[in-house]
Amino acid sequence: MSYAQDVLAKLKEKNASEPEFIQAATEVLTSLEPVFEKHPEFEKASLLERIVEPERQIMFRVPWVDDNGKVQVNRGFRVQFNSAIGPYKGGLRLHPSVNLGIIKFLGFEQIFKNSLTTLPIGGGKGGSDFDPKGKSDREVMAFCQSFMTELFRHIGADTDVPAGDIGTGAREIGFMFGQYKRLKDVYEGVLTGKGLTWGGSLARTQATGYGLVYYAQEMLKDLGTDFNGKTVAISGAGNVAIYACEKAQQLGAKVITVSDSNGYVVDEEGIDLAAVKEIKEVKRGRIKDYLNYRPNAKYVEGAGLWQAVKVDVALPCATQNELLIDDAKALVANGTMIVAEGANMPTTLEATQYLQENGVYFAPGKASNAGGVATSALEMSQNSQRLSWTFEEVDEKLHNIMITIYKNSVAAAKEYNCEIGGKTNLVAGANIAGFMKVADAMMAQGVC
Ligand SMILES: NC(=O)C1=CN([C@@H]2O[C@H](COP(=O)(O)OP(=O)(O)OC[C@H]3O[C@@H](n4cnc5c(N)ncnc54)[C@H](OP(=O)(O)O)[C@@H]3O)[C@@H](O)[C@H]2O)C=CC1
Ligand SMILES: N=C(CCC(=O)O)C(=O)O
Repeated sequence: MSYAQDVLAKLKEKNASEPEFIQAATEVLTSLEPVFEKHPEFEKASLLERIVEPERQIMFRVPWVDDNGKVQVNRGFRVQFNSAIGPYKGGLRLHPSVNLGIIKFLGFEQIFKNSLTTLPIGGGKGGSDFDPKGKSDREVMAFCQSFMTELFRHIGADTDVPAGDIGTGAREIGFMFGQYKRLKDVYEGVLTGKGLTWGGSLARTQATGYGLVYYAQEMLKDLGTDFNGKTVAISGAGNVAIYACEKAQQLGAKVITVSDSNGYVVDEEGIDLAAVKEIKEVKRGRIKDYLNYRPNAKYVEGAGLWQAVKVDVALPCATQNELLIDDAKALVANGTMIVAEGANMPTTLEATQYLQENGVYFAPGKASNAGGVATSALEMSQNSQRLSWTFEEVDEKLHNIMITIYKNSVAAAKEYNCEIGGKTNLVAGANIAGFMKVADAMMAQGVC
C-alpha cells in the first residue's frame, strides 16, 4: 500500500461520518501518488497526515429571534484548515444541509484552490445550517449578528477572512461586517465581497463566473476552438451561474439552461439573463418564474438538467454531487467537449472518471472556480493599500490569474505524466500544482 493510500485508509476510518470530506480527500490524495515517489521526504515529515487534519475546527451555538418572537437555534462552523501560505481564506455557506463534513470538504478544497491562485492565502471555510431562503431581512440580520458575535473572536484581516458561498451574498456579508466592526472596534478587511462604498472590490461579484469562463476559454483554445457559437448548459442561478452566463454570452455562446433547487429551465432561444437577474438578485424568486418573462421556454421540476439537452460545454454551478454517472454518460453520448466546474465538487468521482476516460476535457472546481477567491485576495490587497482599482484593472488581473492556473495545472500534469482519455488530466495537474506550494511551506515551517 502506498503512503497516500495508507493515509487515505486511516482518514476514511477516522472521518467515516463525513462522506463529502472523504470524497474530496480521495480525489486529491489519489492524484498525489506520483509526487511522494519523487519526494520521500514528505512521508518522513508525515506531511499528508498533517495536511488532512484541520489546524482548528470551531463549532458554536447561534441563537436568534424570528419575526414571531420565537427563539431559533442554529449551529455555526469555521474550519481553519491550513495557514502555511497565508491567512485562512474561504467562504461561509448558509444552507440547511451544512454540517462539519461539508465544511471540511469545502475547506480542504480551499487549501489547494487558494494555492493555485498564486496569492498568499491559506485554506478555510465556515457557515451554518441556517436557511436564509424565505427569511425576512430582519431575520437574516438577527442571525448574522448572532453568528458574528461568536465568530469575531476567531477571525481578522491577517488571521482569517471569510466571504460568500451558497446562501451568503452581499446582504449577509453586510450584516456580518457591521457586527464585527461593533465588537472589535476595528475597521479592517475582515470579510471580502463587501459593498463598493465600504471596502469592496469592483468585479468581485462577477469574478467566480467570469473566471470560470476564462479558464474554460483556455481549455477550448487547446482544443483549437473558442466559445463563439457554442451551446452551453449551466446549472444553478446564483452568483456563480449568473456571471458565468454573462461572460459566456459576451464571448458569443448560447446558454440554454439555468436551474435552482426546485427545477431547471431550458430556453433554446438562449437564456434571458436580465430576467434571471431580476428573478434571483432583485425578487429572490424561483427559477420557474422565468416562464413569466419567456413563455416559449420550458420549466421542468426536479433534477435531470444534464440529460435534457445536447451541449458543447457544461458548466455545473449549483452544488456538490449534482452531476452523477448517468449525467456523465448523457453528456458523453451528446458529444459534450468540455466540463468546467463552477461549483465546489459538483461532479462525483465516478462521473469525473467516466467523462475523462471518454474524451471530455474536464476542469476541477478548485482550478476553474478559483476566480472568486482570487478576486477576494485582490480585495484584500486593495484594502491593505487603502486603494480601489478600476473594474478593468481587477478583471485583467483575474483573467491573467485564470490563465496562470490553467498553465500551471497543465505543466504539473505533464511533469508527472498525467494524461487520461488522450487529454491532459487537469484534476491531477491542479492537485499537484496546488499541493507543491503548500508542501514546500509546511516543510520549511517545521512540525506545526
Ligand atoms: N460565491 C463564490 O464566490 C463561489 C462559490 N463557489 C461554489 O459555487 C456554487 C454556487 O455558489 P453561489 O453561486 O455562490 O451560491 P448561490 O447561493 O448564489 O446560488 C446557489 C445556486 O445553486 C442552487 N442550489 C443550491 N443548493 C442546491 C441543491 N442542493 N440542489 C440544487 N440546486 C442547489 C441554488 O438554488 P436555490 O436558490 O433554490 O437554493 C442557487 O441557484 C457552490 O458550490 C459554491 O460553493 C465556488 C467558488 C466561489
Ligand atoms: N466561496 C468561495 C469564495 C471564497 C472567498 O472569496 O474567500 C470559494 O472559493 O469556494
